[in-house]
Amino acid sequence: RVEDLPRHLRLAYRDLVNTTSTNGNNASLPKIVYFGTGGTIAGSSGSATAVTGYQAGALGVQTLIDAVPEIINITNIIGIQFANVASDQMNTTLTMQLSRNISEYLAADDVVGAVVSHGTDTLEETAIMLDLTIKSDKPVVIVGAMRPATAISADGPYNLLQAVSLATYPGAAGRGTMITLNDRIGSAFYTTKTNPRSLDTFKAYEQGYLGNFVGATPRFWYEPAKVLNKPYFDVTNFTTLPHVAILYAYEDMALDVPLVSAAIASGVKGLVIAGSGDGGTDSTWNRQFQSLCANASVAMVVSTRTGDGSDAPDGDSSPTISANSLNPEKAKIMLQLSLAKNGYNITAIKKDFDSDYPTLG
Ligand SMILES: NC(=O)C[C@H](N)C(=O)O
Repeated sequence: RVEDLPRHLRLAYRDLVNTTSTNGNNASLPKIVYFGTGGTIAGSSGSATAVTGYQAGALGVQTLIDAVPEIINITNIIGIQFANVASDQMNTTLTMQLSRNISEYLAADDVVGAVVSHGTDTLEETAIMLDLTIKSDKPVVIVGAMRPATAISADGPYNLLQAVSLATYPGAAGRGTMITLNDRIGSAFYTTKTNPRSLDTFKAYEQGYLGNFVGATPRFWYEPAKVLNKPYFDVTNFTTLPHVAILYAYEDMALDVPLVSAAIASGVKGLVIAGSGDGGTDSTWNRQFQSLCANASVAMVVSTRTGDGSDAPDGDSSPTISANSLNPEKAKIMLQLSLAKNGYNITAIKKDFDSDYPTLG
């Protein structure tokens, strides 16, 4: 019964009444939960041509739903305002809470899927957090936009309709968390923002898309498929994760060993290198990096700054951990979750990172 639910769920059911009040028939439609977090999809500007300098996260979920009346023709939607911020304000404490809230809803028999709208800048980080921490075959879809809601040809309304349609689509089950923008459906594990301006920005060059849309109807290329050996992390009891920072490789970085010391002094438990090529760094820097980290029991993950592909595999005896196909920002989330689960246990952390390249069996 609604009255027996925790307070935030009761409030959400109250929102459902508001949200559905313009359509009397939708109780018979598939029920989904929709969490708004802000971003450009909820952005507003005084100018219809402005695509910079607008306020991200200005409009609430009810406004976004009302802007697309077709949504309530295809779903019985529960809209919840989780946050209303530009995505640079999201953090792993919030995204773990979001993951727990989504899991609670997906546990209900009558909820068929979940949608999250999010700023695109850090969307892929929230997406991989949800992908690694939600244990459900029901679809979880994360969506954003590149033009604010007030712009001519704003992309948000159609993107949101497609996301909602995807979350209700039976063929979307068993595919993990998905990112959708600009008519495309991608895996949250691999898809990344590739361009700060274009609408066609979310890509996984190597792994490709899972499918696309014809209008609002999803079309998948393959049978349901998940990332090979993807680990699951239970975040029921975590409010914060171990601090992990990212260091970027470049020529002349031998001068910047003090940055490693400063990171360690600030309390990091892990460092991810955005290495050149397949994880390269200056050899002088690398020697000092490895000894400083080993002395402080700081886990070292090596990724690539190239934007695609996988870096060199680690051997069992290597002190560094290969990020395999994860880019630095996704590797950071994986490392934080793995450190929270395993502590400073390099073999166990390697196993989590080896999901799509299982060298340890
Ligand atoms: N397109 C966007 O959503 C960018 C925005 N700055 C954000 O990430 O919140």
